[in-house]
Amino acid sequence: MSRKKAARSKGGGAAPSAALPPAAQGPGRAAAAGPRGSATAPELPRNGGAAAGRPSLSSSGEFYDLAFKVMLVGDSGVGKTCLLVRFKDGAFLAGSFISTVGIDFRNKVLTVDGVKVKLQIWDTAGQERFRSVTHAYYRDAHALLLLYDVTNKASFDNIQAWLTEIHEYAQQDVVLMLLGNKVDSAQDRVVKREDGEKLAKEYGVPFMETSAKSGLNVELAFTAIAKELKHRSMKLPNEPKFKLHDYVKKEVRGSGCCRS
Ligand SMILES: Nc1nc2c(ncn2[C@@H]2O[C@H](COP(=O)(O)OP(=O)(O)OP(=O)(O)O)[C@@H](O)[C@H]2O)c(=O)[nH]1
Ligand SMILES: [Mg+2]
Repeated sequence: MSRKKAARSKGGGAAPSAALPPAAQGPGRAAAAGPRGSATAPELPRNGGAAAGRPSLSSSGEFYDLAFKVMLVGDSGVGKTCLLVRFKDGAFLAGSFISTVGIDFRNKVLTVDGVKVKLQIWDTAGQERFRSVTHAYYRDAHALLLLYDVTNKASFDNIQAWLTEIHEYAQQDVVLMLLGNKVDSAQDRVVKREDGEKLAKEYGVPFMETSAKSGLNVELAFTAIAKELKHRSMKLPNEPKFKLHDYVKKEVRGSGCCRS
C-alpha cells in the first residue's frame, strides 16, 4: 500500500483541514452494500439532530434525543467489524475472517448523562479496492475510530497514511480516536502500547488499546465518542467543558488494561 505521510496541523494534531460540504450524497452510497443490513442509512444533521427537545424514534423502535454518525476505519483485518459486533451484540466473531465488502452500518442507542444518543456506526472495508466507496462517506461522519492491529506492524505503519486520508476527506471538526486492537493476543504483539501512545500524542488524538475478543475498552471507546459529541451539540450553561483526552486517560487508567 503506497500512501503519503500524513500532513500535520499547526498545533501538532491531526485535525483534518478540508472543509467539505455536509450531508452530501456520495456516489458510493448507492453502490455500497454489506452483509449486515442495507448501506443506505438516513442522513444525519451535522449538529447531531437535537430536535428542540423532542425525541425521535429509531428504526429499532428506540427513542433518542441526538444522533451521530461514527465511522470505523483502518487496514483490512484490524478488527473493525468485530469491534462493532462486540459493541452492538456483545459477541465475538471467531473463526474465518470475512472481509467487509464496501460499507455497512449498525445503530446503537446509548444513554449519556441522561441523554439518549443514537450512534449510527459505519463499518468500512479496509481493502484498498473499496477506498473510493469509503471516501464518499467521510464527509458526513461526526466521529472516526481509526484502528490498527497490535499484532500487525504494517497496520500501525499505515496509520499516518490513514490520517492523510482523513485530513483530505473528513470534516475539519471530526472527532477522532486511535485504537490499537487485539491486545488479547499478547504473544503475537509487535506494536508496543508506548508506540501507540507516542503516535497518538504526536497527532493530538486520544488513544486506547482494545480487544474485540475480550471486550476490553470497546464500550469505553464508543461511550467516549458519544460523550464528546453530546457535549459539543448540547452546551448547557454552567456545565464544565468536556475534555475527551482527559476522560479517556482517566477511564483507561481505571480499567486497569494497559499497565503491565
Ligand atoms: N485475537 C483477536 N482477534 C481479533 C480481534 N478482532 C478481530 N479479530 C480477528 O481478526 C480478523 C479480522 O477481523 P475483522 O473484524 O473482520 O477485520 P476488519 O477490520 O473488519 O477487516 P475488513 O472488513 O477487511 O476491513 C478476524 O479473524 C477476527 O476474528 C481481537 O480483538 N482479538
Ligand atoms: Mg470488516
